Amino acid sequence: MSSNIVHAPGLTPSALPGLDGEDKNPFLVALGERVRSLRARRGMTRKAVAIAADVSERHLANLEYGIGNASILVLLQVAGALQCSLAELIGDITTSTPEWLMLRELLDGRDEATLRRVRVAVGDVLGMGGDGSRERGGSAAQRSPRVALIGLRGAGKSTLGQMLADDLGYPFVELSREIEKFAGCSISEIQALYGQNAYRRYERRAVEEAIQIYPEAVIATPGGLVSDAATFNLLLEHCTTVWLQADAEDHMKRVRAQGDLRPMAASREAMEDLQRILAGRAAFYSKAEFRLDTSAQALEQTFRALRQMVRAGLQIPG
Ligand SMILES: Nc1ncnc2c1ncn2[C@@H]1O[C@H](COP(=O)(O)OP(=O)(O)OP(=O)(O)O)[C@@H](O)[C@H]1O
Ligand SMILES: O=C(O)C1=C[C@@H](O)[C@@H](O)[C@H](O)C1
Ligand SMILES: [Mg+2]
Repeated sequence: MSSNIVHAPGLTPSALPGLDGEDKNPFLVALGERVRSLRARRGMTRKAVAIAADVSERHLANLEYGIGNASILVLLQVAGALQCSLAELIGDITTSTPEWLMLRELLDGRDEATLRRVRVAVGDVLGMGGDGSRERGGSAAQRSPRVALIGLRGAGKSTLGQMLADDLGYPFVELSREIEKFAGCSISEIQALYGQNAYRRYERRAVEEAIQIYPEAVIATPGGLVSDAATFNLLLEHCTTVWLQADAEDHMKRVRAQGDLRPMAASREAMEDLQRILAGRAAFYSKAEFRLDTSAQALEQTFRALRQMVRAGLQIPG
């Protein structure tokens, strides 16, 4: 702690109960350290911060020494007093070093189009540009003949993907099957036995391998892939992506027809959950270069529309 931090009388660490105890929660201790170091960076006394945050000095001292469990609203007030974001107080990775912080500052408040340009430029700097055809202007000649279908469960990725692969004479890659091969068990077993983080690692590896092995392919991706920004980024950079959209009702109907209710467990709120998932993911799915509404027409017509869209996009006659 910097020497310009003044402890109020009676509020020094030694005067507080339980300060030397080993039973303090490590997260609360780290949070307290961050508060102290932010306060030091601002050169503010504890009293000044307490006044600005409208909390008692004792409350602030407890927070700084990892005692008690301050409410989120108190943390918000303290963040306001320290002129930092709540994320910085909580210890978000993007606030952990000056470079991260400066990057955040530069990007703060930018519109989506600007952020996309920055993301692409960062990918280039880091050597992750890949084909990046879409991002570099998206001319048909530059697009990758590795076509990835994305969308929520029941969108038609497997059905239309296989049809498209047969039509183009490309290999069809069902990423979920590749993941199961790596893991030696089913997707649900991976998730139940090893957890979501392990599943995401397998998913990432499956995308990396598919990109490495197949210069041309139609890839059906797992619906939840967009939840992992790094994996989704990889896909966007190295594939021509198509978002297969459908109405929530169709997603539900199709998935149910296949006898599988994940992630829409049979409950009263199932449709609401599905709509929330769809709404939450739409902003990510919409990063795909092409999109096709599979609810608008029957399967055969939808396939013809997809075929035409992809052939035109890749400049393949037929
Ligand atoms: N217009 C349409 N477009 C696509 N699929 C349709 C259409 N109409 C009906 N279907 C049916 O909807 C189902 C789509 O299921 P499919 O397994 O292909 O979806 P998916 O996106 O691969 O789902 P998951 O994420 O669960 O793997 C198929 O049974 C297909 O026949
Ligand atoms: O939509 C989802 O959340 C998921 C779909 C599956 O393909 C898998 O990605 C996983 O089971 C999660
Ligand atoms: Mg499928």
